[in-house]
Amino acid sequence: MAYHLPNCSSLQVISFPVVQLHLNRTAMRASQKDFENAMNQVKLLKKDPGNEVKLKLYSLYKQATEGPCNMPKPGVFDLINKAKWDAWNALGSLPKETARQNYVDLVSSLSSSLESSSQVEPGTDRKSTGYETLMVTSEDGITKIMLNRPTKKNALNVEMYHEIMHALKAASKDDSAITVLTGNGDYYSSGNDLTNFTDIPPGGVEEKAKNGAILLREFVGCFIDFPKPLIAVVNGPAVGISVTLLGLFDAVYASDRATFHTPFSHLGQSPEGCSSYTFPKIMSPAKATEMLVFGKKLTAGEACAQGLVTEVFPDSTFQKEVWTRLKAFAKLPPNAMRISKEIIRNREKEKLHAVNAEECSVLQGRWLSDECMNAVVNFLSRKSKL
Ligand SMILES: CCCCCCCCCC/C=C/CC(=O)SCCNC(=O)CCNC(=O)[C@H](O)C(C)(C)COP(=O)(O)OP(=O)(O)OC[C@H]1O[C@@H](n2cnc3c(N)ncnc32)[C@H](O)[C@@H]1OP(=O)(O)O
Repeated sequence: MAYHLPNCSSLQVISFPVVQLHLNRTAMRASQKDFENAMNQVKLLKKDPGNEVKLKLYSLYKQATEGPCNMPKPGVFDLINKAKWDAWNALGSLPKETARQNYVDLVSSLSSSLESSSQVEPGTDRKSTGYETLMVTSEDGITKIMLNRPTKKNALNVEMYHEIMHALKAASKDDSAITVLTGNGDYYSSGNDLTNFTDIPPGGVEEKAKNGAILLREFVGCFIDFPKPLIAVVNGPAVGISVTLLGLFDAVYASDRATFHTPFSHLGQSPEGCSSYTFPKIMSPAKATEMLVFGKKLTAGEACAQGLVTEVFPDSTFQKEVWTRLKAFAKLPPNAMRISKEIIRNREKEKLHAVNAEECSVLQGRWLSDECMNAVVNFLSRKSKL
């Protein structure tokens, strides 16, 4: 079954401007030729438009060529075919001609959205463009990496993992003195995007888990090796990997609205981000067990009392107070800060890399377990939330 799109087997969700569909449009009727042209245009798109749009295109194509959904409903574990079936079935008895017109309209709006989103705004030379899931700026000696999928609570999809690695590597070489990670919107991050589990390659779930472990190891490795002061500005709730990584930051400032939650057992998973090593050291083995094994959610005050958070600020003044402080830090001599970080962190580096490798290997096995699969299916079918 084809989506008529490049990389169409991917169900990886990426952020993308909402495309307006005019389902009731009657004024114009697309010809068969327009439809074929639109199909060709889709193949030429340079950027992946994201799963929601791909599913829409798929469903309109099927409706336009075959009429109402005529396939048996796939099983609940067949996530990709189920999503495709749902999208097609949702079109009900939409006439073939309307579906054809909507397909043509969608492709046309898609082409113009992609063209305009790739244009560089004038005067944004200090803003790194080209990121889909991040906003990266460099100002006052500070490189700010902002997670930018607010409608998904800044969940980390595969693209975001890659973009964060890219942004960290760039920040390690730029002329800023310190680097900050923060979130856009009401969440800092809801952790790993659970739809990452749905994009199964031809090699099956084993290959998926193996690739996931390789990605995770490289990702966490970038935090272990980051050479400049790395500060987390935790603007709201943090979940999963966005919490565990905090043990690798040099300072963590949190709004009093933030919470810290690592529900690994609930998800049939195990700790990552070196937290199996850093958390017991930071907060004692028993407190780390409450978080990492029993999934106890901490308030910002509790996380501060346990040493995971450096300081908590009232949400109303959080941004102002934190950025004033960071700007002052960024004026300090950068080489001195770099060398001091090195002497604080370097003797642990080898150990951290070994812990990272072990955690990824254990997680690789966990991702294949029934406990994990069931938890992911429950979330994706909206049977459970944290
Ligand atoms: C084998 C595969 C390997 C793949 C590669 C992996 C590589 C590294 C893995 C590292 C492992 C890390 C472990 C973790 O991080 S565990 C933590 C995982 N996170 C969660 O379990 C959180 C799930 N989300 C929720 O429970 C809730 O969304 C929330 C965060 C409590 C917020 O609830 P609220 O009611 O306020 O908001 P919504 O639920 O309506 O959320 C708004 C929309 O955002 C979507 N969303 C939010 N979080 C996630 C997420 N983590 N994954 C996917 N989608 C998420 C939510 O579905 C809503 O979308 P919608 O508007 O389209 O419905």
